[in-house]
Amino acid sequence: MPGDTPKISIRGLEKAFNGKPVLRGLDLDLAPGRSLVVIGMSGTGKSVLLKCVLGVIQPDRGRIAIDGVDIVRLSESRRARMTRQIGMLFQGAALFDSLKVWENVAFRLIYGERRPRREARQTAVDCLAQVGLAPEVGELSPAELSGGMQKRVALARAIAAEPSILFFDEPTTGLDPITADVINSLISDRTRALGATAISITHDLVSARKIADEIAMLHQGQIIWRGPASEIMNTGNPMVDQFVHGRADGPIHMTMRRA
Ligand SMILES: Nc1ncnc2c1ncn2[C@@H]1O[C@H](COP(=O)(O)OP(=O)(O)OP(=O)(O)O)[C@@H](O)[C@H]1O
Repeated sequence: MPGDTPKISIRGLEKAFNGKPVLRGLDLDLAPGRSLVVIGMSGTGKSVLLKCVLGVIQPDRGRIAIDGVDIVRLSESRRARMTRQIGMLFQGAALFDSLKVWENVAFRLIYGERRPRREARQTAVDCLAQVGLAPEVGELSPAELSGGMQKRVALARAIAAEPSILFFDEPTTGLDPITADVINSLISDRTRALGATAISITHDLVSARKIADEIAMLHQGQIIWRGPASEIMNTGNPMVDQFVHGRADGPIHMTMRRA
């Protein structure tokens, strides 16, 4: 049945850099409209995973299907057409200071979809409103905004093209807990309003439990646990347990590289 096709289906994904394996045969399915948070130690490959799905990193091996279509083996132009349905909120907001706020929000509409500026500007203003920002904010430079407002703008940019998939890379890093909670609520609301399928990366477990239906833990290049967000503090998995309780001692050992 078509309804059973996962929105995103990953099989045997492998990626190494300079001979060092990062993803080692990773499998992951995500049903349409579900929200998954990926947790894991720094440097385990969470961002690499998202970049492989976005098509900006070419995996060494494996299959990444969106709506049942394997994008790894598509031509660049066909892959770009498939990945256009992904909206992304980058780590650190990543706004262009040389552009006004509304131009940042409308960037993909103007330069990717070649929509007329006037129309794109109206969409940007609508998206700013959806994240609680007044039209006047659109005329400012991103440098004039607080960190929380920059994250709102980054969210407005991510949803501007009405994507069916949303990626959030550390959406609340650097924010105070109250502002983080506001951003998390906006992320949940906007994702639901679009009916989008979402994958988020966060080290913030409060955020993870707020925005996720499910949480998956990435360790040594594979998903070692996955389950309902409500169970994350009591999984019974010693590695997840060590991670979520922040214990130095346990089955996960830190490897230090000498300078
Ligand atoms: N373009 C690249 N070239 C070489 N190595 C890379 C590249 N991108 C990522 N890596 C390496 O891959 C590993 C995983 O990186 P990644 O950014 O995915 O980690 P992460 O789990 O997102 O970490 P963090 O939680 O700290 O953001 C790291 O060792 C990183 O140095």
